[in-house]
Amino acid sequence: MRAPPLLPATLLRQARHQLVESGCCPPDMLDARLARSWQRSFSAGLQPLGCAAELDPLPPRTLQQMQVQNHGLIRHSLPIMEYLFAQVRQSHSMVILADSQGVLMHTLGDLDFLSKVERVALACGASWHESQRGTNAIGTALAEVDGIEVHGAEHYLERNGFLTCAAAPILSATGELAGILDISGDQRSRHPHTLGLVSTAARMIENSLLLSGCQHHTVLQLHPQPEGLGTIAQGLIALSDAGWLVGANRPALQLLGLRATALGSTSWGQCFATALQQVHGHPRTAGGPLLLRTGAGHLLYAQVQAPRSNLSVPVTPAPAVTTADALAQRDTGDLRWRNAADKARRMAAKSIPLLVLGESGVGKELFAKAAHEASPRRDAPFVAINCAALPEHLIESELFGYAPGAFTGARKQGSPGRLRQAQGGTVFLDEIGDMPLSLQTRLLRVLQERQVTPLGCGDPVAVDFWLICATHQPLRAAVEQGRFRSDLYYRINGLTVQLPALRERTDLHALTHHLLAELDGPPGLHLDPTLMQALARYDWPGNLRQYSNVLRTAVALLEPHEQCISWSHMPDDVLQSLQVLQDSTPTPPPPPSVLPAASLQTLSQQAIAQALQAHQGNVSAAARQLGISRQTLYRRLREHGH
Ligand SMILES: Nc1ncnc2c1ncn2[C@@H]1O[C@H](COP(=O)(O)OP(=O)(O)OP(=O)(O)O)[C@@H](O)[C@H]1O
Repeated sequence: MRAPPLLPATLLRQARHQLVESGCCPPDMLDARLARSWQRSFSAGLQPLGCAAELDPLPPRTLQQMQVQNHGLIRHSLPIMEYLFAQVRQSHSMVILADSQGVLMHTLGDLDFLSKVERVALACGASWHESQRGTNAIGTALAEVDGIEVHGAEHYLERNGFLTCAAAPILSATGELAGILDISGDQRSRHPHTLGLVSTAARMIENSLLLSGCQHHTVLQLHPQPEGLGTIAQGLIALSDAGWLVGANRPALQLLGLRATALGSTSWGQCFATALQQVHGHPRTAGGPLLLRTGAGHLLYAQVQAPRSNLSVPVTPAPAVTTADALAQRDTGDLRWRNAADKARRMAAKSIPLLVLGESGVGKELFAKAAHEASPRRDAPFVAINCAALPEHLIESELFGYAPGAFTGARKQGSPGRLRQAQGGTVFLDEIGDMPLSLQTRLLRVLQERQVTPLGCGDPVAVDFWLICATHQPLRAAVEQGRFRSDLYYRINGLTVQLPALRERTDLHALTHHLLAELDGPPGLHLDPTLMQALARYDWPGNLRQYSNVLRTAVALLEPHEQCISWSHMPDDVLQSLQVLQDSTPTPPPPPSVLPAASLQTLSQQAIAQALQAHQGNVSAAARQLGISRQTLYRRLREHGH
């Protein structure tokens, strides 16, 4: 990223000084994207010369979860990153893959050229979002959704001036930002072709993602010359059975004069003058390419790849999921849970709608996510929508999307809607029992017709997803009372699975072991046996949400030399209930070295304050982190005098 020719570092520093002094970049001096990025960095309150502490990278467990979530992207990027690294091996550089938030997920390179501090900054789990590190290739490519080079003093923070970086966005088949590919190195080793190299590699990853994610659609390779077919310059489009364009790479969008937002709502006939029947009658085995005429009258050569049936989509294991699938990884031995997982796997293979029932906090959403990750659709998105958390008037546009300018306050470019964002993947509708009746009718129509019609636009769009719904309400009773449509109930309920409440589970010891392993505690972390016995008798009204949170808080309270979670690490409300249980049983009372109530109260206040601060005062998010309901959090705040 720069206004050619490269500006000298002293001039750049003066310009940045002027920005800090006056709040504005000097006019006409900088490349427009660099000026915008500096302005964003300035507005984020970053100090170019400041030495504010670096944010810690994600803890290993969170990083691993994120890598599992992005395993499709990582899997398709790895061979290309290795190829790229072979090209830059001798130039003191690294090849980096970041997720769509700028967090580094995978790096290749030898770190000799970096000091220890710099190594930490470029390690997996570190965020290079502009809001945290100012102008830099990864964060700025993310903000601009465009390929960018940021060299030396163009970085907003002086301490990053030793770097030269080039980054390009990687887009999904439906045009959403999937991640960022970057080459970073010592600024003395800058090469003018690096950005071109990274951009080409990003396109190769996009093509690989599209070809793998759209295997169950007809895929066409397109190019104005037959020799261009099969090269990096070719266009790729994916067509649904009904002839809707459901995926495309950037060259294809350019050839057809389309924007990515048109995907899913544009039919074959709107783009091509040639009849669709000719495509279906022309498989790859027919020999030479097919000649197509676009609606604008241009000729394109095409190679046709027929869809694979849903069942034949190969299930390749995710990098972090080696021997067991994502459901099996969460299986800690409870037979009811295992039975539910077995059924979910079978429904996934045939995309039969699944209804997950269970009390609040039993892990319905995590179960649904694991079922998606264990399904043939796992390379496509998992889109979770909480019907209870959205205001009624927003659910409609959120789910079904809207055309540009459909209503006051709508985004200018319109929105595809969450159902379309899940194309090829899984939609998880949480708290489906809270969906208003009027929207139940619309949802039913979508499920019957497998098409969505965005608000303010008459064209229906074909959609393909596996539907998982969840509720903690007795949905059958809601049907009998007329609050839930019976036809929708039968439509979403291909099969019901009931997840057991925590107090009903027979695998508490193994489950505890699993939860502790996820917490990143000290080596040898374990529970006092008397406490474990008492925990097994407690009825856990908040289920796994409450239990995992109690364990998390307990681990945080351990002194550096401690490995054993004991009575003193329990929160006061749980402790009181445990003691009541203990008193009412004949087993010998434990020797709890209980902290005084006042200090437990203080700890609870501190935990609440920290959670609120971490989420900028967002009560719902803080409650989620603490593992308590919003109402409980409000009650605690009132008790603490807020
Ligand atoms: N297997 C698990 N391992 C670790 N933590 C878990 C597990 N299952 C659930 N949890 C914890 O419980 C919390 C709640 O899980 P989840 O949101 O899936 O429950 P839910 O049943 O969908 O809740 P609700 O009905 O309130 O939406 C998670 O955020 C997580 O902290």
